[in-house]
Amino acid sequence: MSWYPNIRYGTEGYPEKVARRLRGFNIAVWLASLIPAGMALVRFVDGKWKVGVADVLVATTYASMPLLHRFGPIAAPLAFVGVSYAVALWVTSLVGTSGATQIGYFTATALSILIIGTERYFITIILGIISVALIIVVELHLPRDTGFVSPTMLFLTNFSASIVLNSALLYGIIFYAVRQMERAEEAAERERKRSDALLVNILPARVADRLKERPSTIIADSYREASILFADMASFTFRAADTTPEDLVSFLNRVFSQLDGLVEHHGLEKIKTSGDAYMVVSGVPSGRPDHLRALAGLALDMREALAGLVDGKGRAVSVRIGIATGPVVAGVVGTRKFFYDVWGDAVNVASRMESTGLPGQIQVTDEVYEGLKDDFSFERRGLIDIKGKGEMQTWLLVGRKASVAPVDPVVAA
Ligand SMILES: Nc1ncnc2c1ncn2[C@@H]1O[C@H](COP(=O)(O)OP(=O)(O)OP(=O)(O)O)[C@@H](O)[C@H]1O
Repeated sequence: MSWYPNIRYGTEGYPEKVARRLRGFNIAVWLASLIPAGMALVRFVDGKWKVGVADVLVATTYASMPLLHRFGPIAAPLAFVGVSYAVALWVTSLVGTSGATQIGYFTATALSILIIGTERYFITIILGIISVALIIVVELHLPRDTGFVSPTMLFLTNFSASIVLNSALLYGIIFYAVRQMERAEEAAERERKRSDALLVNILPARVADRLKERPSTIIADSYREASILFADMASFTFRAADTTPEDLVSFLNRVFSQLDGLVEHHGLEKIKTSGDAYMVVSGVPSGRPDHLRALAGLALDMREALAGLVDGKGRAVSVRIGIATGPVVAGVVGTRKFFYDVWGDAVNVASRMESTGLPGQIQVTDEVYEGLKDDFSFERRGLIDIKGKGEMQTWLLVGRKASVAPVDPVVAA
């Protein structure tokens, strides 16, 4: 058995929020029981043993209050307030109003708000009204000094003890309440930062900012010009069938992390991965005049980075890349697992450029070729039948022309 009181007494089985209040209550009543215990000592020394015994009874009643927690979370607090009102009335009638015992009514009301909680505010309002009524009644009907003890004794014991203890209790109650409020604010701030960080991970920073400012807003923007890239690993279905889940996921993770690094380096926006496919957009959500050049630079770097790629079983993995350019619409869809995506004919065509492309090659449309031919070298692929479009002239992006400096991602971004 420990030598100090168990402040959790009677609070087991209550939800943490309630148990915390009841623990505070236990501390408060055990501290409060020291007041009548001390007064009992004074009365015994003064020879007023009957009052001393009554004080001992009051001290014991306060100290036993936690026994009532078994009858519900507000049983003990209500009993405490009731007993305190009765004791304050008894002491005031014994010594007179100069003993300042009636200040305790304020403290009991403040304590009841802390312990009963604001959700039962009706009870605390009633207790507040009873406090005010009792102070007025006591002031009107009880004498200032009954002559029970000498004025000096009254000042030194009742008055001083009442002022000091009630001030200390009120300070403690307000300090505790404000501290709890600050802690809640700090926790809310930490949560906000955490959800902001999550939002920025799944949405472009600018889009995340707009959603944070106006959460109910619909994000749907059209861009007159943008460029889209799709990359896809050839024979992925076949590879997925004969690879363990761990190997497959760690392989995809390795490849996609490498590509993420390149996209970031080029200041572009990854839209998503889907299976083994990887989609990037340029000129969205921040428009940039060199969107096509920047995306071509990324495509070449991706091809270089993935050249010689082997899977977990040491088999060569080749990647098809497709690029198209044109107007797009970008927006956020979904309510819970929401994501940022890009749609439009240029997106469909970019996907087709990838799916009809060649392993290890970057296939682009005629518009892309026209936009880049001065700075990049191409090979004509010829006419390709594109579903939903018919025959299209396509090109294979080979590299940068020797005289052209690569786009500086930092300057361009
Ligand atoms: N936002 C996007 N993200 C990923 N893929 C997209 C997106 N928009 C279009 N695509 C892909 O582009 C391709 C061409 O789109 P399109 O709407 O022309 O095809 P479709 O008529 O739906 O035919 P199918 O889906 O059978 O290939 C589709 O494979 C589609 O999945």
